[in-house]
Amino acid sequence: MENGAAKPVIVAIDGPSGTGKSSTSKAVAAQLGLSYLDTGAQYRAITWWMVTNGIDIADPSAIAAAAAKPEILSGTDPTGPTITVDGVDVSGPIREQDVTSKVSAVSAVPEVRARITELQRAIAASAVTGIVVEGRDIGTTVLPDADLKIFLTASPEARAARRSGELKGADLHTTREALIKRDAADSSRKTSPLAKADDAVEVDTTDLTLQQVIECVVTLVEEKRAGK
Ligand SMILES: Nc1ncnc2c1ncn2[C@@H]1O[C@H](COP(=O)(O)OP(=O)(O)OP(=O)(O)O)[C@@H](O)[C@H]1O
Ligand SMILES: Nc1ccn([C@H]2C[C@H](O)[C@@H](COP(=O)(O)O)O2)c(=O)n1
Repeated sequence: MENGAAKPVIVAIDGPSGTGKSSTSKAVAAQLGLSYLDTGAQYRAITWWMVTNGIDIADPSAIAAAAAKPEILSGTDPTGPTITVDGVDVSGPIREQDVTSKVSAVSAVPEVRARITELQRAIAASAVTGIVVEGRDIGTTVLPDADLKIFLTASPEARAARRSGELKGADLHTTREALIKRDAADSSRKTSPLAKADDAVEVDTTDLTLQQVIECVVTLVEEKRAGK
């Protein structure tokens, strides 16, 4: 850049549920002074709006017809990310089971993906120092020219144990089955399914602590910035 400022760095982090995308992305962004975008929260927010407004989740054409209606705003400070729908803070309700069980169906609708993808690209383009964007299709579809693409994985057992811990001891088997079911739905949809980009670096987090994953990703970003 002309004034010597570093070029904004775009980092895409994808992977199945519970692999550590959000925790890792927030910490990496905070450490490196980058913005942070949780794209799952955006799909959850539009799902919350559909449920709240009585849209039939079993009817993709009804979802498609309403996809442009809610105004979804994401705050990208990694130390305090926010999400609102039509001015309402939905950061709590979008984590509830009712939304979690319906988000795969809503996010499979092409009109929903087109709308949310447009929002995501606009947010990434306006990030002054750069951004860490996490989701399922960031490296493959939303930001195919990202400077660095990471694909996080972990065994279903490790992911279920992490989630059960979060849900204050929820049954491990039920949690594991629910994760596997959501991953299958997200991976098998026609439009931009959960997938690893060909040029993504895969990091298996099964036997790594969160701190080790964060350090690994920070190192990869720094190497990329240094042109290695
Ligand atoms: N490497 C790790 N070791 C142990 N626990 C971890 C690790 N990474 C993340 N966790 C914990 O696992 C839980 C899920 O992590 P996180 O929400 O970051 O995953 P995610 O991939 O973003 O999930 P989702 O896609 O469902 O939102 C959190 O409680 C987090 O603290
Ligand atoms: N880029 C993305 C991000 C998320 N989704 C969908 C599929 C997930 O099951 C759901 C919730 O995501 P989470 O909060 O668990 O990360 O949102 C997607 O389709 N594309």
